[in-house]
Amino acid sequence: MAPSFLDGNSLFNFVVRDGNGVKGMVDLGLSEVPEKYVQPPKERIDKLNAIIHDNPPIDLSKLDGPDHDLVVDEIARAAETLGFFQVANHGVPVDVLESLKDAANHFFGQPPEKKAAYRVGASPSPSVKYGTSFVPEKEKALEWKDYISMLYTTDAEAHEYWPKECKDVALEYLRTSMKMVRKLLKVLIGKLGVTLDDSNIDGLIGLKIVNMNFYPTCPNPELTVGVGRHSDMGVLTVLLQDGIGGLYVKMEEEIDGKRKGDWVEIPPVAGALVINVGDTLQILSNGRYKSAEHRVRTTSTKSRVSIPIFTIPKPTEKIGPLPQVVEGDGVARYREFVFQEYMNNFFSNAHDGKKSLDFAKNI
Ligand SMILES: O=C(O)CCC(=O)C(=O)O
Ligand SMILES: [Fe+2]
Repeated sequence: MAPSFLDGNSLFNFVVRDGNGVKGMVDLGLSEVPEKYVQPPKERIDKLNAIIHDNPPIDLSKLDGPDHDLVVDEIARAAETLGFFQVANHGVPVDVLESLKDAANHFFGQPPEKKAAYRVGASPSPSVKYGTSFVPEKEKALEWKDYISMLYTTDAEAHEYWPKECKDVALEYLRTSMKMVRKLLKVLIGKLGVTLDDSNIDGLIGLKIVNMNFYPTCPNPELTVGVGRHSDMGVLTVLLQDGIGGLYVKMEEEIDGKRKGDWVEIPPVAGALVINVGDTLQILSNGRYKSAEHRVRTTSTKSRVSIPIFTIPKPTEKIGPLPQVVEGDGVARYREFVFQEYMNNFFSNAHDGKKSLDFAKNI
């Protein structure tokens, strides 16, 4: 049983307000999850029914060779169907991937007060935020996850304020990943018949956030979620996961014998990165690329880390379906808005599948 002070409000205060996180709670020695973490039956994840999405990673080095067009088609098809794919030869050195996982484990392995120093209100910079779950104040059931979020402004700011346990490797990950993101974006936008110059692309991915997620071991994985059903808000997400597994994506349509609505697992592949389409790219492409709904399970045997980079438009950017695509489609499926409004809406609601996109729908 949870120690008795971990009931109701005192649990919330201990885990959320005081910054002990799920990790701090687990370290007290729990034999079962507190009520606040028990998901309603329809949100629980049936591990035994998982279908594995075992497509091999797309080899990005082939973009520079004779198979260029084939690889472009492969990337576009993945973005149009599942909205998730894995990439190899992506330009992020393998030792950076290993050091990132070590850095995340190191950061979260620290005593709670070291991490709590980055809580909102305590953090030395508004760009660095340590927390737990997604929007705990709004959630009926909390997510079994702690995180540190680092918003990139400049190298100097990152060197000054990002936690020393992770800043050098997180910056190297960001620098090398962004080259790949630009390439992928050129490919995907190009496939829509649109050419964007570098300054247009800069506006679309003007905000970059590196997160480190930590999912502690959980005594009742069948009752909880690491992250609930959601889509990502930005353009493209780059994700490094460790070897534990547990990332699931919902099929938006039937492909390769998998039914619409099935949840497929994106298995860990050593050295590969996961790429997924976010809401903004779905909107820009007028619905052609899919911002897939995804979620993460917990496990009772080992903690898990994942390290996403979210590439997001500048808050002042006007976002809407690209005019050339609308012209071809004959209909605009989304309206135009200033991205800050989308962000405000996204962060003021608990995860609820693809509901975040409703904000942009043309009615
Ligand atoms: O942990 C993962 O594999 C995915 C995390 C995720 O979906 C997110 O941080 O948005
Ligand atoms: Fe996500």
